[in-house]
Amino acid sequence: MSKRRIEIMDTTLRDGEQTSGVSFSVSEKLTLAKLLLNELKVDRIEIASARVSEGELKAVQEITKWAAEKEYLDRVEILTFVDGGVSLAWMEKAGARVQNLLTKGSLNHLTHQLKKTPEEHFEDISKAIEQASKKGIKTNVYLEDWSNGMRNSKKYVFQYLDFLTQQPVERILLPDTLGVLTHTETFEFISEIVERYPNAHFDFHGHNDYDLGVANVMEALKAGCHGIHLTVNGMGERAGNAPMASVVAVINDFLPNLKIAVKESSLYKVSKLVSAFTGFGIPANKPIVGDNVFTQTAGIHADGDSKKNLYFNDLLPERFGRKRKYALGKTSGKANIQKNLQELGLKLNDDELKKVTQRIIELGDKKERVTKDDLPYIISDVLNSGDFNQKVFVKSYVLTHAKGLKPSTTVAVEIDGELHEANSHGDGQYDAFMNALRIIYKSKKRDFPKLTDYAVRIPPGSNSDALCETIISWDNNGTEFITRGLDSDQTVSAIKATEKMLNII
Ligand SMILES: CC(=O)SCCNC(=O)CCNC(=O)[C@H](O)C(C)(C)COP(=O)(O)OP(=O)(O)OC[C@H]1O[C@@H](n2cnc3c(N)ncnc32)[C@H](O)[C@@H]1OP(=O)(O)O
Repeated sequence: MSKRRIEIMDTTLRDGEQTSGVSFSVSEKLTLAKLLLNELKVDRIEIASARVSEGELKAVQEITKWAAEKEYLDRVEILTFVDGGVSLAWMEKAGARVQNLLTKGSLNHLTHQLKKTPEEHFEDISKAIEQASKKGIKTNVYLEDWSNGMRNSKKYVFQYLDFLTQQPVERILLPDTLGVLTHTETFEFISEIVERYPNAHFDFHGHNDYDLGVANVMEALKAGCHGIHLTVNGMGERAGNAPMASVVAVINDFLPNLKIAVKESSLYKVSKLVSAFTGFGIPANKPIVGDNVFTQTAGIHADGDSKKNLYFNDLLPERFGRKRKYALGKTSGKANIQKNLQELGLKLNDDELKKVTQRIIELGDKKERVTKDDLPYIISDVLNSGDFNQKVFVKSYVLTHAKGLKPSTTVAVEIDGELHEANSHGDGQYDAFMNALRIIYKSKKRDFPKLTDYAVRIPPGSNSDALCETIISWDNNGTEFITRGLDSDQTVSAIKATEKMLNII
């Protein structure tokens, strides 16, 4: 059976820009327009509302200039108003050739906003279409508030559609302007319309106020609509529009009789760029494009993936130019660690793996986020912790820092099985800790090395804020050496480095 081709119209640059606080610059609009048509391969883009601003006019001029060279002008659309030709004059100046005329799809909006009768409105629309066509501009028509119109003034909607389907319009655009439809209603309303006007082209435009944007688009397609309007990352006014990435995956995986031109592998890239341009972060759990959606966190899941990809579904990350990850944290088992080690080309024996797993679980318990890039540092720290042959243990300490008082500490250290305790002050907490240690070592008439350098850093390559590394240089009667400590807490990492030093001297 041949598949039905669905048109995808991206309205990130028009409806998406109606996200509160979002405004694209001219060059951002041009970059995205090129990416959407050339790389993501959507069929059409709606790039602006007419009349908006000088900046918007400039952006549209840049896009239409480029689109004309590529012969894409019929794929670039402008939302226009029924305003006696003002929008059309703006469009002409902008070099655009397709208008999406905003008309009233509910009697409520028509009566209370435009304050016109249906007959007057149809007359104005007919003129707007005729004027456009004289200028070589093609017309699609939005029935604003159509979904409420179907609920509350169905007679008007069909009176209007009877008129509109006789007009020279390319497409009729059915918006759920306020995102109020349920999926069942969407199916019923679109089915009724498509059956009644089999020769017209209908687009569905879904909003996400009840988080039903994707479900409603799916039902509109099942009911036979010919095109859908989407935005990257679901940008748009209020709760936004139906999101591009999710809808594309739903069509490809659940609607086998339909086909679209959009390239799945470009979805992530476009999503990231839109997020960067708008400063509108992508929630980590947003399907397809969120940071976490291809990350297995539970040890059991990582184990199942190693056995027969038991925890995979059809949403394979590679489809979208992404990779599966295995999180490191308190719910990790050794399987998660193994997966990360494989990626880093590292191998550990069973005992080492157990120690590293334990350390990661401890960090997770402290609510720290550990990444793959932290692993080499954790491994080096755990495996070189000197717990074999360890003679000196920092058993406990209290560090205080209070405004107006010198930092102070009490330290208990076990040296060769004997416990020693000391109190001291210092310029900082670590300085106080070191002074207390010096007191203990002096009382035992033991040498205590000179600290010659002290550096703290986030381990290079580590993208998380889970770990901090302290590197301390020591001079023990002319013998110089370095020790390192790793912990999520800066002072604790310095104390760990110091404990290593105490076991070396
Ligand atoms: C589906 C959607 O999301 S619709 C979104 C459409 N896009 C936008 O509104 C963004 C761009 N809009 C704008 O820049 C401005 O609103 C403009 C330039 C269009 C108009 O600006 P203003 O003249 O200042 O009017 P304002 O913003 O208050 O809009 C209200 C006017 O639009 C009229 N209006 C509402 N719908 C339409 C329509 N489909 N066609 C023509 N006029 C309309 C209202 O009746 C009202 O007119 P009135 O002042 O004579 O009562």
